[in-house]
Amino acid sequence: MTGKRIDGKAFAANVRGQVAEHVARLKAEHGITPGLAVVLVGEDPASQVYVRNKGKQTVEVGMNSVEHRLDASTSEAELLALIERLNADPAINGILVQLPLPGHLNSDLVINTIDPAKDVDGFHISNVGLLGTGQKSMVPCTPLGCLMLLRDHFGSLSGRSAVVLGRSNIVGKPMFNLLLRDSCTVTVAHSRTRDIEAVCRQADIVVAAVGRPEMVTGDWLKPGAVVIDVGINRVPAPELGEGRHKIVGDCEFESCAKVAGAITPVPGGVGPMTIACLLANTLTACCRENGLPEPEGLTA
Ligand SMILES: NC(=O)C1=CN([C@@H]2O[C@H](COP(=O)(O)OP(=O)(O)OC[C@H]3O[C@@H](n4cnc5c(N)ncnc54)[C@H](OP(=O)(O)O)[C@@H]3O)[C@@H](O)[C@H]2O)C=CC1
Ligand SMILES: Nc1nc(=O)c2c([nH]1)NC[C@@H]1CN(c3ccc(C(=O)N[C@@H](CCC(=O)O)C(=O)O)cc3)C=[N+]21
Repeated sequence: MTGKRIDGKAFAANVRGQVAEHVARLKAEHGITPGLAVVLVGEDPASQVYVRNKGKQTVEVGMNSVEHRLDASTSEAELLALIERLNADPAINGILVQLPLPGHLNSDLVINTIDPAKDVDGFHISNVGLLGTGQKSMVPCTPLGCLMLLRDHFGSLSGRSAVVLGRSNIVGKPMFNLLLRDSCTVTVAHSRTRDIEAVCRQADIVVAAVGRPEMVTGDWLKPGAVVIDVGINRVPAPELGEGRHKIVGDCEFESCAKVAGAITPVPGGVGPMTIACLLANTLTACCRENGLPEPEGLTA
């Protein structure tokens, strides 16, 4: 069986199109333009790709985009003061603090200082708690993007077995919550899981978010399984020339695609969905802030 490629890039373009339509209507009917603030401390290489693509696409959907690039040596007090200013700024509807932060900064404290209503990453403890108890919240962008692709593929996810590889607060845990809410039977595997290949082979749905280049190979999969590859790994690519690099996922695409029913590529899969969902969350936050009806189909 040759797996079907899930085109996250095209799906994300469609989501951004819907966001852009809503933004245009907000402007025309209410004179409101949603604003997103991105805070980047230091120069984490993995974060650069994200920031680059994000700023451009925010403007393309008609939103205001503000970037705060701070030196890696920025003190916690300075960063918290910036967040307080953004919390109080009526032109800002969404605040994203790029992770990971340099080691001297307490990321839990930083994230929990963001106004939960502006927490478009969905990482604030109150949003985490709301999601975990099935209440309305801001839903983390990457897992939300994965969920949209899975719902589009399957229709209903009810009763399907899902394995999430990775248990981070950013991807693995919120992915678990969203799949459980859609009535999947969910297993979360991680670096201490015994015989992870066998665990994986049980699943109708595999979401890989481990940050290990091409760890999952075709023989880990049940034939027909649907694979969502979250991994963004920068690896040397001597075949492209000396000193060149490329981005690969957590799944070995060729071997997985032979066994899977469908699979997302890297790049062009989950990454663009993350950005589209960030824009959707910013729009949702803006509508809630202004007491306007939320766009349909753009949140979980
Ligand atoms: N496409 C996108 O939009 C995004 C992509 N990413 C990418 O997704 C990947 C994961 O990100 P993130 O969740 O933040 O990563 P973290 O490093 O925070 O978490 C990785 C998780 O994978 C587990 N893990 C690591 N090695 C293994 C292994 N050999 N076998 C099984 N489990 C393992 C870890 O287990 P343990 O807890 O036991 O240590 C941990 O739970 C990265 O490649 C990242 O760049 C992240 C965010 C968005
Ligand atoms: N607070 C916070 N929230 C995040 O959501 C967050 C973060 N910090 N830190 C870093 C990770 C990583 N991440 C990516 C998002 C999109 C692409 C992306 O656009 N990828 C494209 C382009 C890749 C390319 O340019 O080659 C693709 O996969 O097709 C990549 C990586 C979000 N993260």
